[in-house]
Amino acid sequence: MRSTVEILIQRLDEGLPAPSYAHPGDAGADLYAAEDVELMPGERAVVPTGLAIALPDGYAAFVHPRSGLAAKLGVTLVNAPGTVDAGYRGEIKVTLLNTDLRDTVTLRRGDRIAQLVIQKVERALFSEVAELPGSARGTGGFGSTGGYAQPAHS
Ligand SMILES: O=c1ccn([C@H]2C[C@H](O)[C@@H](COP(=O)(O)OP(=O)(O)OP(=O)(O)O)O2)c(=O)[nH]1
Ligand SMILES: [Mg+2]
Repeated sequence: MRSTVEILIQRLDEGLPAPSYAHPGDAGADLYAAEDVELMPGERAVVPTGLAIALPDGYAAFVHPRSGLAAKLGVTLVNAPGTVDAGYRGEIKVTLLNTDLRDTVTLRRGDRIAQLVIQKVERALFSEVAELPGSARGTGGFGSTGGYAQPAHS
C-alpha cells in the first residue's frame, strides 16, 4: 500500500469542503477559493482558501497551479509553487495571476483554484568550503547546452 502521512487540518470556513484527492494516485489535493475573485488581464490577487494545516516536522506543502485553469483561462500562481512551512498555522492563501492579455477571469467561492502537494523535505546543514568539488557540468547553466531559438529582434 502507498504510504500516507496524517496532516491535521482546520477548516476556517466550514462551508467549503476539506481538501481531498480527486483520484487514487493523485499527488495534488485541490484547494478551494473562499471568496469570489475577478482578475482583469494581467491582474493578480491573494485568495484565501479557508484552510489551515499543521504539517509534521520534516514535511512541507507546495501550492501548485492547476493545469486546467492554466490551459483554459491562463490563470497561474505568481509564486508557483508556493511553499507552506511545517510551522505555519495561518490560512493557506493562493496568489492567483491572470496571464491572459484580453480576458477578465471570474472565479467563484468554492471553485478549485490550486492544488496542494505534500512532500518530505530535508533540512540542510550548510557547510562552507573554500572550493566546491568538481562536476561534469561545472559552472555551465542558463542554456549552456544550446538548442534554443534566438528571439527575432536580437
Ligand atoms: O502560496 C503560498 C505561499 C506561502 N504561504 C504561507 C505559508 C508559508 O509558510 C508562509 C510564508 O511563505 P514564504 O516563506 O514563501 O513567504 P515569505 O515572503 O518568505 O514570508 P515570511 O517572511 O513570512 O517567511 O506563507 C501561503 O499560504 N501560500
Ligand atoms: Mg519565508
